[in-house]
Amino acid sequence: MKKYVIVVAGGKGLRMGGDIPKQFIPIKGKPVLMRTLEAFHAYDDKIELIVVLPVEQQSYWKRLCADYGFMLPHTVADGGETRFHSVRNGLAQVKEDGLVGVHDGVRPFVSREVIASCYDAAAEQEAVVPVTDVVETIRRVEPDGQSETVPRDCYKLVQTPQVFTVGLLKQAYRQVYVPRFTDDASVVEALGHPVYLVKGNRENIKLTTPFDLRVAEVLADAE
Ligand SMILES: Nc1ccn([C@@H]2O[C@H](COP(=O)(O)OP(=O)(O)OP(=O)(O)O)[C@@H](O)[C@H]2O)c(=O)n1
Ligand SMILES: C[C@](O)(CO)[C@H](O)COP(=O)(O)O
Repeated sequence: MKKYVIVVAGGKGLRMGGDIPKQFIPIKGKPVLMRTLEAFHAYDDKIELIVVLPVEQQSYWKRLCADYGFMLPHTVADGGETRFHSVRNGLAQVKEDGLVGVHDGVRPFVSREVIASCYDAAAEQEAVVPVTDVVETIRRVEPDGQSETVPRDCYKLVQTPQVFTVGLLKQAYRQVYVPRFTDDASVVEALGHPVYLVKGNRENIKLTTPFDLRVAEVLADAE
C-alpha cells in the first residue's frame, strides 16, 4: 500500500525562542528536521516524504540540505496560519490512495517500532494515534482556582505520527477550522470517526522549549 508522511514544520516556535527556527537546530551536529525525515526513511525507504515549511524558510532549508549533503527526496509544501492549515497544505500534495501519517517535524526521536505500529494498525483501523501513560499525579484546576486530583488512568499523552487512510484524512481536512483542532485525531473525530490508540515511545518528545534541547542532546547520545 502506498504510504506518505506529512512532516509539519511550519510553526513559529515561540516557546523555544532563539535565532534559528527549532526544526533547523543541530542536535549532535545534525539539524532536527533531517533527523526526523531519516527516521521515516529508515522505517520504509519508499515512503513519500512531504515537508511543510514557512515560505520564508524554504530557501534556507534548501541551502541547509546542500551544506549537509542531505539527499532524501522530498516535496516541500507551504506552512499555514495554524498546524491545521499547514497539514491541509501538505495533504494537497497527496495524490494517491493509501496511508498518510502526520508527524511533527520537531519529534526526531520517534522509534521505528512506533512508526511501524501506527502504519500497520492504520491499515486495519483507519485512524491511529500513538500515546503514552501519564507518569505523574494530575490535578484539574477550576476557574475559581479550586483543584482536585483526577484519575490518571483516564488520560493519555498524545504523540505523532498520527496515521489515517488518505480518503478519511482528506475528508476530515475539508471541515472548517476550529481552535480545538490541535492534532489530526481531533479533526477526524469531528467527523464522528473513532480513533485507535497504540503505544508511543517515551523518547518521542516534541522539542518545544529550550529545556527539551538539553534532553535531546542526551537522547541523541544514546542512539
Ligand atoms: N502554523 C503551524 C504551527 C505548527 N506547525 C508545526 O506543528 C508542530 C507542533 O507544533 P509546536 O511544536 O507546538 O510548534 P509551534 O507552533 O511552532 O510552537 P509555539 O506554539 O511555541 O510557537 C511543529 O512541528 C510545528 O512546526 C505547523 O506546521 N504550522
Ligand atoms: C499534535 C501534537 O504534537 C500532539 O501532542 C500537539 O498537540 C502539537 O502541539 P501544540 O502545542 O498543541 O501546538
